[in-house]
Amino acid sequence: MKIGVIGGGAWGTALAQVAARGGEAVLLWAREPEVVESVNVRHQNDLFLSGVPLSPSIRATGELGQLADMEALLVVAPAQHVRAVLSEADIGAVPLVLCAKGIEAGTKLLVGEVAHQVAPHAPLAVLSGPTFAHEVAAGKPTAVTLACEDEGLRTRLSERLAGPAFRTYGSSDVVGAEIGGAVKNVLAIACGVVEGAGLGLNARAALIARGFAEMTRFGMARGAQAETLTGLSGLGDLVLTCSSTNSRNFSLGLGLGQGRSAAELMADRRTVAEGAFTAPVLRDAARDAGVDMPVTEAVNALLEGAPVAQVIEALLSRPLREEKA
Ligand SMILES: NC(=O)C1=CN([C@@H]2O[C@H](COP(=O)(O)OP(=O)(O)OC[C@H]3O[C@@H](n4cnc5c(N)ncnc54)[C@H](O)[C@@H]3O)[C@@H](O)[C@H]2O)C=CC1
Ligand SMILES: O=C(CO)COP(=O)(O)O
Repeated sequence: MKIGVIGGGAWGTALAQVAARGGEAVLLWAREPEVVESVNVRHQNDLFLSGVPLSPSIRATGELGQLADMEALLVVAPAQHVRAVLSEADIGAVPLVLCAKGIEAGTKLLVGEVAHQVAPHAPLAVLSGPTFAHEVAAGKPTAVTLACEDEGLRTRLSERLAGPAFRTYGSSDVVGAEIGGAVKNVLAIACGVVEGAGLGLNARAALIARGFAEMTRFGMARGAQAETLTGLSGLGDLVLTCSSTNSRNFSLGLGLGQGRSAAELMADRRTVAEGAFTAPVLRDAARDAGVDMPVTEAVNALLEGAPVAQVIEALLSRPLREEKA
């Protein structure tokens, strides 16, 4: 199966490395000419994944048209840009494996729903889970959810992408796999705030558990299966991203917790903290669906500039309630 990758950021590059195992040819589309040059000439991605030697069988291109004869495309542009990039490419009926984590601003659509609008004939799969790009590219053990309604395609994709240190777990729950990844980014910002404001490890654990209850409420309202949310793409990724400054979302929250403004923290950054874009649209989608998401509301307040102490006070003074989700 000839694999193309759309998006030459850290994750697209790491996934190209996964797909290139054993010397398989992989074509990587990158927006930045310097990434194309760096991958083709030095077999590295100096801009987004520095220090990782890449397989020479990865070839980069700046032309989407060159992806025309691929048999599957991994879509790894940031969520807010997937519509534009897919609209420019000629997708036809080529299977798309969606790897971005987010919800589209304005439309409130999941990435899979966006892809279906732009490329209605393309079969869709979602690859998501606890996956820091550097670790995957370095061949460290990683496990992901690979969700696709078509069992045959799911098996073919799994066989093509899985390897000794990259385990895929199949699922038919495409929506559930997407929701975990999108929501955890917002919750990771909250965990970073807890760290930055010095609120302690008890508070962080409580936030992960109550955040997971939020993810579950929202997921169930959108038709996700509970077992997907407790799996790699939900709870698994939530735990990873809420535990480490390697996460861009956690790091953004850390800065907010230290009293810095979102505008200052987001200025001039080349890498993407998806949670900052997902937070307002997730809040709006949750309100539309009548789903209570207090942590998501708090993250939005902080991104909009509310003082940390005030937001924490508001969260802690909510009426006491039963624990069930
Ligand atoms: N980095 C990671 O460890 C992981 C990232 N992801 C997800 O993968 C997606 C891509 O993230 P990364 O590869 O980490 O990105 P990155 O932060 O390494 O790089 C930014 C990416 O955004 C692209 N970009 C910026 N402006 C754009 C525009 N106007 N149109 C199209 N593309 C544009 C850049 O070309 C570049 O590929 C995100 O949804 C992220 O949540 C998922 C799992 C792991
Ligand atoms: O999605 C990720 C790990 O699974 C990467 O997290 P960040 O985008 O917060 O760095």
